[in-house]
Amino acid sequence: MGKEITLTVRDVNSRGQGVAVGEDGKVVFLDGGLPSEVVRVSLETDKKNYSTAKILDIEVPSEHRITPRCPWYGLCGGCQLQHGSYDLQLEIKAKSVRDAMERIGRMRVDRLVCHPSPMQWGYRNKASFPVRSENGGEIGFFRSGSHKLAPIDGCPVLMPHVEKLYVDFRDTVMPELKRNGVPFYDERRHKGLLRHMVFRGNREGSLLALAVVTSLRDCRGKELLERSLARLKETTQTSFSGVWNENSSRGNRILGERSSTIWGDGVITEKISNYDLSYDGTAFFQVNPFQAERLFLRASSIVAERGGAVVELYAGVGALTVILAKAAKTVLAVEEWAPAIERLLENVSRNGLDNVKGICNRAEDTVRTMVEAKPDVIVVDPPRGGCASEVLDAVTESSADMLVYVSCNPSTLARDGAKLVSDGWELATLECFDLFPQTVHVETLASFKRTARG
Ligand SMILES: C[S@@+](CC[C@H](N)C(=O)[O-])C[C@H]1O[C@@H](n2cnc3c(N)ncnc32)[C@H](O)[C@@H]1O
Repeated sequence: MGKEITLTVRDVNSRGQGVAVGEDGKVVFLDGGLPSEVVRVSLETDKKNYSTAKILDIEVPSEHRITPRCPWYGLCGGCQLQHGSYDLQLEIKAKSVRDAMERIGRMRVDRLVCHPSPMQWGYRNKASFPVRSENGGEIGFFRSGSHKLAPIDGCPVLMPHVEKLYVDFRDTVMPELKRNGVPFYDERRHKGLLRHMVFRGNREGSLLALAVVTSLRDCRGKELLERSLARLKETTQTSFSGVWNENSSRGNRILGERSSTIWGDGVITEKISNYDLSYDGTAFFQVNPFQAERLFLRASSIVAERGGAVVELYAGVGALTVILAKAAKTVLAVEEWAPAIERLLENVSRNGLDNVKGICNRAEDTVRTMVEAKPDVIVVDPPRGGCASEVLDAVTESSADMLVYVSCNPSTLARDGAKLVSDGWELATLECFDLFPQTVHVETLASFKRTARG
């Protein structure tokens, strides 16, 4: 046990840890502390620039401290803020975006709102559960910061029918697979067949189960797994697709490139602002459709102020594209994942839109086409790593005078924003949308206007 001291928590960092300052002036990170709380801690590690400590006692709790609803909170790594009220969660998220924009982006942010999610529980349409060979075969979530499984009985942020599918799979399919000797994945030895189950659903109750296996050639294992899964389907009174995905690689990437449908049409269809959007088991789709809809409508209303020709990079299956298509004269959508761009084109025509073109390529390999398209507005919604610098160079080289940036990572938004500002752009609007209640994650919508041409 380390030295015991009393600290006042000043802040919460981007990992959801409380931040305090120790007696030696060094920053101390504490799991579970909320701003203004006075806590008795035991110091655990002492690094050059920071220490970590464990909370022994909360001497003065925050007025925002609440009892976490989920019994597995803290055990599984999924949520980080369940011990804080929802108002405080929104405040923490807005502050984390403002801090990133000011510290990394060197941009001034006066006032920043974080729009609350219409649903704080039961909103999430997707969960990926690792399956491992330990203890004869287990399914669950990874424990916080490790690859050991937390055998959870449910997850209250999941849509209830998606949560039920996990529970049914664990209680009925797992025992049958064990009895039949289906090999579960052993991560250390990179052996075994079934390595992940991904469950997805829509707001109307449709379901999709995607089984990630190391090999699609293991006929016996596949047949046994298919039979057990089919029994699960028989008991489900809803539209339900089953899909294989093959991932033979080592490492943390969940999905491989090859998929095939076991039964059903292999897609989920979600309604976003009156548009029907289909996506397959492997494609990106925002996990909180209730709030994603609001984000997309707001992004599109910013684009509508300018209108004209839009280039949209990182377009996915076109959930934002179809809404942009109403606000713009034309949309050129770029997406690197082939199954996603196929869906995007289908989604566009199913919704009767004829002003959208799609390109299947990496954004950084499409920069010439993007400049030659002579856009008025560019919209980007990149993954956590943000935009490649050549993409930002092309934004500046292009004819666009407005850039709308949807971001799931405040640090890379701030980094990219700083580059844009030094290239002659200014931050015009900034707001946050809480798409991930109970977690530290936040979605940010920023728009930039050109102030000078080089
Ligand atoms: C955050 S998602 C946004 C998708 C879409 N806007 C939506 O909300 O449904 C990012 C998308 O970018 C795609 N992507 C990732 N890296 C890319 C790249 N270098 N070039 C083009 N697309 C990329 C991913 O496949 C994913 O569909």
